[in-house]
Amino acid sequence: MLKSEIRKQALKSRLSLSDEEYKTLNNELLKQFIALDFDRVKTIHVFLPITEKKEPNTFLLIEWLTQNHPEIKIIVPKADFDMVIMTNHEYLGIDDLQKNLYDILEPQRGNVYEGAVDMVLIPLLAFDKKGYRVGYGKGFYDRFLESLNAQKIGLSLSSAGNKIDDVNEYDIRLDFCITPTEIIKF
Ligand SMILES: Nc1nc2c(c(=O)[nH]1)N(C=O)[C@@H](CNc1ccc(C(=O)N[C@@H](CCC(=O)O)C(=O)O)cc1)CN2
Ligand SMILES: Nc1ncnc2c1ncn2[C@@H]1O[C@H](COP(=O)(O)OP(=O)(O)OP(=O)(O)O)[C@@H](O)[C@H]1O
Repeated sequence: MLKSEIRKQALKSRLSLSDEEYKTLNNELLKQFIALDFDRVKTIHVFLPITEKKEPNTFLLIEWLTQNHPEIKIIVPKADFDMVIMTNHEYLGIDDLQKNLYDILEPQRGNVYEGAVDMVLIPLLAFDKKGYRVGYGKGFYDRFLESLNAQKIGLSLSSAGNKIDDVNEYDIRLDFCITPTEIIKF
């Protein structure tokens, strides 16, 4: 299937989740997430969820990490929509976040972080069995991941979907995808 079609379907089915279903799926996703091996992870990049679009609620993961791995540094993104690039910022807590024009929370005072990142959690609309993903279609994450040497982990509230037929040379495959029922290794 083509990305454009997959994108439309995925958005629709995601928005049809009830608040109750959304909550349950997020709790199940957290249970899978905590089974990852964090032994060599010093820095983790976590996207900030657009909950209006029923993206995985990464605040649950941030909370768990803060409590169970206070030694891990949490980094959050800020997107520049003109340049289609993202920068890494230190996470100073929820009070430092404000929504941009696209309803995406972003850090205000958190300094740019230029150091190494060991693990990146990646938003997606759909993924296939080979580990390719479909996002909102601007190519933010493909550009961002190019410059990082980190474990790439997709987060999805639904399971693997149809094969993506229009994969391009920029598409970067995930190393893992976490769903509410399993951790898939590609
Ligand atoms: N939480 C989160 N942050 C993220 C992403 C994501 O998927 N999730 N992105 C992943 O790449 C980037 C943002 N990607 C976006 C791409 C397009 C539109 C956008 O244009 N939205 C319009 C509708 C479409 C249009 O007008 O063309 C809108 O919402 O009005 C928004 C965000 C960076 N940050
Ligand atoms: N590293 C890159 N350099 C230049 N162009 C790129 C790069 N990565 C992606 N693109 C271009 O960006 C556009 C959007 O890519 P694609 O459809 O794969 O986005 P997506 O993965 O769905 O979205 P996102 O990464 O924002 O979640 C494509 O036209 C693609 O060619």
